[in-house]
Amino acid sequence: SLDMDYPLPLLAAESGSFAYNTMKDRVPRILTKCIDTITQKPFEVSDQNVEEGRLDCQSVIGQLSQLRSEIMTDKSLTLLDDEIDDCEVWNARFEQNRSVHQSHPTWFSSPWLYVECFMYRKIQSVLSKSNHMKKFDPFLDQKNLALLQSLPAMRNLAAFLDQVLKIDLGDAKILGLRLQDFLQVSLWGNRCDLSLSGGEESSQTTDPHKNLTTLSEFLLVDCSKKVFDYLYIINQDKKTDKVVDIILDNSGFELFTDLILAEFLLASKLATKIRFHPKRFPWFVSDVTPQDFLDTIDILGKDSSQVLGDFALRWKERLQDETFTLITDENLTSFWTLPDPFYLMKNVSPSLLQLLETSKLLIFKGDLNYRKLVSDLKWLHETSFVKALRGFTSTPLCSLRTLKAEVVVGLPTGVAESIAKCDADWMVTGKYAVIQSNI
Ligand SMILES: O=P(O)(O)OC[C@H]1O[C@](O)(CO)[C@@H](O)[C@@H]1O
Ligand SMILES: [Mn+2]
Repeated sequence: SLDMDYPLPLLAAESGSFAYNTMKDRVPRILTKCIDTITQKPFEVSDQNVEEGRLDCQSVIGQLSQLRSEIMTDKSLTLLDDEIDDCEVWNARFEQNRSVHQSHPTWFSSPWLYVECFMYRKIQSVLSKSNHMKKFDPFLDQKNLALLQSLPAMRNLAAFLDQVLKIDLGDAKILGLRLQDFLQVSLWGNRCDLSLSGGEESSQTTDPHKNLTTLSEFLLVDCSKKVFDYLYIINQDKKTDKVVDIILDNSGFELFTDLILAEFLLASKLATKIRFHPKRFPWFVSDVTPQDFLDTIDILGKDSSQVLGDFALRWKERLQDETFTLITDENLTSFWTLPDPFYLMKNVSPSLLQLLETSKLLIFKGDLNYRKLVSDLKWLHETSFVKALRGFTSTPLCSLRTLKAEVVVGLPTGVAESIAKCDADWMVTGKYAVIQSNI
């Protein structure tokens, strides 16, 4: 097949790789934390019948423990048997994976992207088969804590946007520089994810926009100017709608930076409408669910500071007048929690692709979205970003991503080698970043 022309996928089987460490240590730890959370609140799930609630929890805990041990001992993957509507697609992926491996694919021998997504899908499977925990979010406490810890940084950032919007943005040069600022703030917001930190120090305590100059040293590719030039040109046509889509990643501080970016795009009239794409269920610990999105705005609205309160109020109005739209239709959200790279969207979720193609700009947040943009293959670092997209959409897009997995493309020759010399784990700590685009 044509796949022969492509590099191999990242695999957890390669001992010493980040994928290996993830499946060996990080994923079991995430499951342990999840189990602990459920253990600590066995009576909260059913007010009516305490005993029944306890048994329900026990069964969930038992199944999650079994999942953890199956991963740790590299057992064969199994088919899903739940009622969630993407079950068949997942089982089809199972067969495809098996036909490639010709035997019994296991947690470590299968493509890392696939198994890592499968782990989060398995958690949903277990919850969906429970009596009282179908809608339970095992990561909610972690997400809420991170959000509260980030409030001071959010107040700073909100005040910065507030100031920016008070000055005249009529000058193209200033407008461009500010857009680049907010793209970069949203980018660095991606450093805060709870699946990498295991729940620790994931909040933002400093003033992000003040750090942009310091951080720029770690920004390996920066297409933000190109993105502005493009938006500015299409902005000359005042009549047409300018929809921008943000494919969200993490809740907490990162989501806030996305909201700030969205507000800037609207207030500066570079866009007329923003569509937000959350995950339909809890995913990779900290990813935004529709509930997280709405709760976040509520929590901001209750903050003691005027500035957060004002923005929260404005964002509630935007949700009303639909200048902000939260995409929740399952037909349009289910693709994001499949293991599929985005070039497959045209076959797997044509309705989502159709929606995205009505957009002027797609902003993909974070590491996992990046891995799916480039199919999680071991590309040479010099491979062009557009080539790695494998034909995924003629719609202009950009990826704001801090590096947390051993895949990155579009680097100038020699860059990867020279960083690797002084920073062996440069690809996996979130220290470095890229803003890449097909424009
Ligand atoms: O929230 P993000 O930026 O998608 O990152 C999620 C995490 O998931 C991974 O993609 C796999 O564990 C990491 O590389 C990263 O730490
Ligand atoms: Mn994430």
